[in-house]
Amino acid sequence: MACGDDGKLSLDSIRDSLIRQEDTIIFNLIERIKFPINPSLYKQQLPSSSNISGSLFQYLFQETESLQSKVGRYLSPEENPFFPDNLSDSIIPLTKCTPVLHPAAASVNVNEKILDIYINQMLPLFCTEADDDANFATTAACDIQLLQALSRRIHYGKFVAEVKFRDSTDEYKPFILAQDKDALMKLLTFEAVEEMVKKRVAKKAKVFGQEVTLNDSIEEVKGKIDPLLVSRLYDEWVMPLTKFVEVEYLLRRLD
Ligand SMILES: C=C(O[C@@H]1C=C(C(=O)O)C=C[C@H]1O)C(=O)O
Repeated sequence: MACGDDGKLSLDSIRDSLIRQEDTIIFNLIERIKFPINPSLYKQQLPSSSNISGSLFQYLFQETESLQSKVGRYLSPEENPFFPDNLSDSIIPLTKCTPVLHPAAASVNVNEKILDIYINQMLPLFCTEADDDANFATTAACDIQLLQALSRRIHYGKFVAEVKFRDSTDEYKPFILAQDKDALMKLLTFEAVEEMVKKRVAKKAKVFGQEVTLNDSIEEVKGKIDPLLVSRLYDEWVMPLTKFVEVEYLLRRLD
């Protein structure tokens, strides 16, 4: 949802973007699972002489975000930082255009939850527990790409919620005024759409993860990624967190 896209705001166009983002997430997953979990990356304390606290992963991620913030990454309402206290000012000037989202959108950030689920639940599910392979920088680069893609998808819930609110303001307003989270959750949920998402991501995982050879007679071999796990990723984490973001945004929509 780029600056100035306000006129194109529709549930269909937002859903098209979510569909395209599935490709990014699945390709990034395929890249990450080339490596084992590499637990030392997330635990390793750096030597005290380095003056850096936290894990190697945290250091790499914070420095990446800090550099990207200098070139304007977090001026975009689609982007939400994992380490908001560590950003540098942008050297790119802010473009003046009418914001699509309500200003309270800036206070909705679930990246802490995403990072916790990613390290403690997703990596053990998708990656092998083989010994560390010491490819720490490359592994972390894959993690960062994947986490940023997951975060963008989940925080897209703000745009989904905005368009649903604009389309059915009379239905949403009383529940927002009553701060009724359960009623909002029920109203914004489309189970049939969720079923399609789960089936589609499993199919994409099968297609994107297949081995491409020039020999047509070769039997089908095991793909690079388990389609059922990708469907589970969406069912257990991606869609529930997207809806959590939608509810949190709507609760603030009339502030
Ligand atoms: C994102 C939407 O809101 C909800 C969340 C969905 C998702 O995360 O894919 C799908 C359907 C809805 O239950 C939507 O309506 O498209």
